[in-house]
Amino acid sequence: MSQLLEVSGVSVTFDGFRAINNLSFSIGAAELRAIIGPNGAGKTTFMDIVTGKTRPDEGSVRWGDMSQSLLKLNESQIARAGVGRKFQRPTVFEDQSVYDNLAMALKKDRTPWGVLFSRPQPADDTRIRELAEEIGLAEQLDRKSGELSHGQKQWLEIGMLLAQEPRLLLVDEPAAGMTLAEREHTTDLLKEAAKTRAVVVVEHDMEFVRRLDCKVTVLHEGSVLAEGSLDHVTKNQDVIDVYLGR
Ligand SMILES: Nc1ncnc2c1ncn2[C@@H]1O[C@H](COP(=O)(O)OP(=O)(O)OP(=O)(O)O)[C@@H](O)[C@H]1O
Repeated sequence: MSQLLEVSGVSVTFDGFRAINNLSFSIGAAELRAIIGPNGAGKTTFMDIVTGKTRPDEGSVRWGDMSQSLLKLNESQIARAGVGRKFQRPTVFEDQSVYDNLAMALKKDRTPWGVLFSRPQPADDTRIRELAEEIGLAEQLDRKSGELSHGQKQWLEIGMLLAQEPRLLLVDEPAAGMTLAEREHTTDLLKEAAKTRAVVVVEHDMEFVRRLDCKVTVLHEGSVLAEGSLDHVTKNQDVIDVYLGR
């Protein structure tokens, strides 16, 4: 399969309400994609399906070179297969330093004991510093994460996900609550990450989406309404009607 993820004909019904309706979506192995759509369009439910949190009633979700079905895997198996998800609110360990947060995320021994008590190896130290450089926190490694700005915490969490080397990173509204400078840095970071993996960004902020400069998928009522460049989709009459509430 040429695509990393292929979602085909997926539908989900909650109490008789079709939240996802015959949705098809695919993304390549090194691609940045923005997903936009009005409230209730199905963006969160889509990510829940890919990560195994919600099971679709019908359709398929295929993954990787072997076209493996993700529907047969549970949430932790999907995470181990290489799907990372960043929720809107940062969830870093506030009492730990930036360095220690990245070190914990890197741990190969993921038992609680191993995560808490094993010391970083020299190779880990190099990787931690590379990651800190990549997320723009190289100067902040010794700081307590709780002291970081909102934007810096978001970058740290992205760094913690990158530490696990996901092949697909799902990011929910990264720009929310960020200053303009933070948003610009976040754009650069996501673009860089997408050079070596697939990155899907769900975002409401159109200026942010414009800066991502990538293919956009517009969801509406659980289906893909339009797909293409931001200019292409914002000229689409169906998209205009949906956004203007007609
Ligand atoms: N567990 C659930 N039970 C019932 N309805 C649900 C459930 N989860 C989602 N829905 C409904 O499915 C629809 C799609 O919701 P979803 O949260 O995926 O939309 P969204 O595009 O992420 O919206 P937003 O931009 O507001 O976050 C909504 O109408 C929502 O109310």
